[in-house]
Amino acid sequence: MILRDLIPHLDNPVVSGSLDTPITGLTYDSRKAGPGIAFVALRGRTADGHEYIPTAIQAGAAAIISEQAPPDDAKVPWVHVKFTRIALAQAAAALYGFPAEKLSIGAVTGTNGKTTSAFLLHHLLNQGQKRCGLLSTVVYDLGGQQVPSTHTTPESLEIQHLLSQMVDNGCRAVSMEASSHALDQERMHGLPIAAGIFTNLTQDHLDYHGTMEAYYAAKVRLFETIAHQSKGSMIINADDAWGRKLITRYESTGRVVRYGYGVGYDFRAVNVRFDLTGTTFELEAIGRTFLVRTPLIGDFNVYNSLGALAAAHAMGLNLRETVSHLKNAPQVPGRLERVTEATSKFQVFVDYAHTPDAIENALKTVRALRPRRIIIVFGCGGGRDRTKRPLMAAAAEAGSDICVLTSDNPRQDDPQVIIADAVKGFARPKNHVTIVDRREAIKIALENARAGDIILVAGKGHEDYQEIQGKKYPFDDRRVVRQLMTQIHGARDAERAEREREREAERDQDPRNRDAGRGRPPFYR
Ligand SMILES: CC(=O)N[C@H]1[C@@H](OP(=O)(O)OP(=O)(O)OC[C@H]2O[C@@H](n3ccc(=O)[nH]c3=O)[C@H](O)[C@@H]2O)O[C@H](CO)[C@@H](O)[C@@H]1O[C@H](C)C(=O)N[C@@H](C)C(=O)N[C@H](CCC(=O)O)C(=O)O
Ligand SMILES: Nc1ncnc2c1ncn2[C@@H]1O[C@H](COP(=O)(O)OP(=O)(O)OP(=O)(O)O)[C@@H](O)[C@H]1O
Ligand SMILES: N[C@H](CCC[C@H](N)C(=O)O)C(=O)O
Ligand SMILES: [Mg+2]
Repeated sequence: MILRDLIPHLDNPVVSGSLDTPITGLTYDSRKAGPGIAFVALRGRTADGHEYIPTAIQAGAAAIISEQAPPDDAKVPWVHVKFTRIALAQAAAALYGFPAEKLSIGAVTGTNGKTTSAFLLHHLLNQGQKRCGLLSTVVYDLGGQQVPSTHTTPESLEIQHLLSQMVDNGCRAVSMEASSHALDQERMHGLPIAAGIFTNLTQDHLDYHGTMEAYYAAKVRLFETIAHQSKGSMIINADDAWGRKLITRYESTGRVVRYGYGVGYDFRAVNVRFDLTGTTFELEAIGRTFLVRTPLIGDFNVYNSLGALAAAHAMGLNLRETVSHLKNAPQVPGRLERVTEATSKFQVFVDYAHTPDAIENALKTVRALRPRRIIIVFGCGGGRDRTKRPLMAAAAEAGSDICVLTSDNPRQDDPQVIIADAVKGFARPKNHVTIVDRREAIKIALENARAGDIILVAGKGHEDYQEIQGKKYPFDDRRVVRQLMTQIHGARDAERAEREREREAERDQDPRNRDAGRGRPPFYR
């Protein structure tokens, strides 16, 4: 491709230099600039790409796309535009041959449930004979070929490249998460959206957006895109207060599909029942009732299922068949993933809850399984929204019997400071255990679990690392739980250990032993 081929796709470009310059690629990182590559200068939070233009030129960049006019002595072709993030998306689409035009796109936004809903939609579309790609926090699926995920929603340049690989692999659809960061940074600019799902909005990412209103405004952009298209459905959780606001804003388009539990919604769940093995409910939609069965458990997964079903229907699939495909839905890695056997004396779940609302919901779900006690192991991320920390602790305390507060990804923050922030949210801090080392925290929970208990290890879900001071150490909650279970109980001795704990519990009930545990947190008794 030559520069001339890119120009018509950009908004009001002012070009200087030769239009016949060959362009083989694009980059927004000067460190990746080189011959044939056009460097796009982005204004970031910590740096301004414009300051790296000289470095890019020195590295041999073929052209510059910038929000600044070229200097008089510019040595390379220069494209001056108003917004380089939009120009990057437009140029990348052109470079990769407009792959989005060959795909039907389902996009999920909201604070919680994006990954789960996107996985479900991906599964339903694949089963419904539309080979489907997936862009998610957990993995990118290019149509059978899986690659590691770098972002929930990558930069536009990467999106367009990934979509083009999906097209090459025969995909006709894609299910993707739309993070608020991505929407705010125009990473999805120009993508035609067949169905947009809004799951919910609760506190997160205030470090980035500042206020809930600004956070909401970022989410709205997905639906504004759909409103400006000639078609496309807006699948909105009508039980969520922010969702209702969104519905009011767009109901005049006639393209809103409301989902949830409320009477009269377009996709409504009734008679919900679930146990350790899955959930059953009746779906009322398109004037009919369908019996839905899914291996996913919990109220919030009913919402995720409703959103995915409504989107799949909006994207042209037969609803009856689609409903039947939900019963083979995959386990979403690290989302209420049961690590223990169904027959185990106590259950351990690993979950990605890392917001106050997600913790509350995950705990409600496991509470409904009627455990004897719930022990939650959780921490709060460093370098992110600090105000959510005490709220996470409050939600953990309210929904569990014992909290083991530990580290999540401390990143650059001091783990003790993170824990101190969180502890402020506990009403009864003395009832809980705080321990910086996450492995030790999980160990304490496992050592103290008794028959009938549920342990919820929250926050890191599918993550296979722990980030401390800029370094990622291997750490996978699911592996750690399995290793420790074997270590503590021994695979075959697990049963005997259980019985011993039972006897201990009985001994503790004995009034003669009442004082034995005095002065220690109730957890250790
Ligand atoms: C907060 C945020 O979203 N940051 C994103 C943003 O970075 P930034 O604005 O800080 O960029 P910067 O470091 O200031 O640099 C500005 C520009 O200068 C360039 N540069 C910089 C240095 C240099 O030597 N040469 C050079 O050219 C950079 O490549 C960049 O283009 O723009 C970058 C380029 O597009 C992104 O990679 C980066 O994502 C960072 C890695 C990140 O961690 N983002 C997270 C918070 C994120 O996006 N998360 C959401 C999920 C959230 C959720 O819903 O849970 C996601 O979609 O993954
Ligand atoms: N619909 C929902 N409503 C509320 N909580 C949910 C919902 N779905 C999942 N959760 C909870 O939130 C956690 C994260 O779920 P999921 O990964 O699907 O969300 P996400 O929006 O993709 O999160 P992230 O933005 O961090 O990638 C789950 O582990 C679960 O505890
Ligand atoms: N996408 C989320 C992931 C958080 C996961 C949690 N384990 C943490 O590190 O806080 C974020 O960037 O806020
Ligand atoms: Mg996600």
